[in-house]
Amino acid sequence: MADSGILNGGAPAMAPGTIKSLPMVDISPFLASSSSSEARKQVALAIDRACTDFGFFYLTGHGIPQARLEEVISLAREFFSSPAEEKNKIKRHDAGGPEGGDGARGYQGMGENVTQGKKDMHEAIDLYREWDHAPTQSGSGGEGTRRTLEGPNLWPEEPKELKSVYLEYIDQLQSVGTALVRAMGQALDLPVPGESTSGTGQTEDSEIFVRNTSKSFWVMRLIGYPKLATPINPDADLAELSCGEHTDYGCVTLLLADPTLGALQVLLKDGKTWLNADPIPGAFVVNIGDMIEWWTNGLWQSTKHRVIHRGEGYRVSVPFFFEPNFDAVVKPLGKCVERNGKEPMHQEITYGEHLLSKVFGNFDST
Ligand SMILES: N=C(N)NCCCC[C@H](N)C(=O)O
Ligand SMILES: O=C(O)CCC(=O)C(=O)O
Ligand SMILES: [Fe+2]
Repeated sequence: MADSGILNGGAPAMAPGTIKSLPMVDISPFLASSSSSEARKQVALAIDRACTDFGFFYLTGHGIPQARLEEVISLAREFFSSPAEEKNKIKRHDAGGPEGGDGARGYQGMGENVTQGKKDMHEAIDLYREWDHAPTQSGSGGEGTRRTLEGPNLWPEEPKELKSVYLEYIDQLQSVGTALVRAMGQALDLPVPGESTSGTGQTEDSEIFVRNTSKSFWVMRLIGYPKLATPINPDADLAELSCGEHTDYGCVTLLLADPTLGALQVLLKDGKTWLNADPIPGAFVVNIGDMIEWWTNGLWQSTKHRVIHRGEGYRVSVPFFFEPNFDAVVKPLGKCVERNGKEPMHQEITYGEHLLSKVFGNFDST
């Protein structure tokens, strides 16, 4: 049998010692004000290992009640099950521009999103942080910003509670995101295991990610995935994907997904084995984005992943992308360059420039 290289969920038998699941990180010491510095240090160490070895992990201890998480998924599911006519009322468009049709906020139909030049088999609502200033004054990204990311978010009228529940949920996620990037900053300042020099865990620089996400230009996606057609040769035929192979763009993604198994797959550091990142109730699947890779000079790489939904039912997932500020300047951190001993791998860039270059490539122009 050809080895599809996919672990978990009906995969071929694994050799002893093979990785079967992603690591777990309990973030609660960074959310509670009373926690000890030792408890925080242990969390930071776990994050360093998870980000170095996988770029992906499960996050627990975030304090968001299970009932809220279930509500978020079921409201998204209810929206996707409504008639096309209802969904198209909030079709993505440029609310700030003269003619509609090319904005990134709002609903996108099946196959409208493109990854590596191929249509993805999903539909979605994309929400972004709204600008603090009046639309016409937006200058940050030039004309491109105005046309693509300008205007307010487009919220569905039905289900009625969706908007208020999501706004509250986004607030909660921003607090979790902040705690997480604080822990990540501390992780980078810890002494490297086996080395006795440098690193107190408390330098001002450990707040670098917190400062640069103070006005996080977050993205929330509500995604609906129909079950893909069964391919003739499941090992070779990846012609149609739910979401093609990609890395995320910013800092950290907090993914909430329904219980469907085998859909989200993570590329391990061997560059060829795909590991199923199946949902664990109450935990987020977290992964780091491109800007963390740039800041850390590749110490922590943004890991490739993809979605292939051939399981049962209509899958719903709701990733929250906790990103840098739109104008955040990203360049390799001196201490990371020192630690991995490589030349700075990337030029300085702003997150907004990186985001726009990605978003422009996400929609099929045909
Ligand atoms: N905001 C983020 N990170 N969105 C991730 C979307 C990934 C798929 C997209 N078509 C792509 O090719 O990137
Ligand atoms: O639906 C998922 O499990 C992941 C989606 C994803 O990777 C993305 O939207 O960036
Ligand atoms: Fe992703």
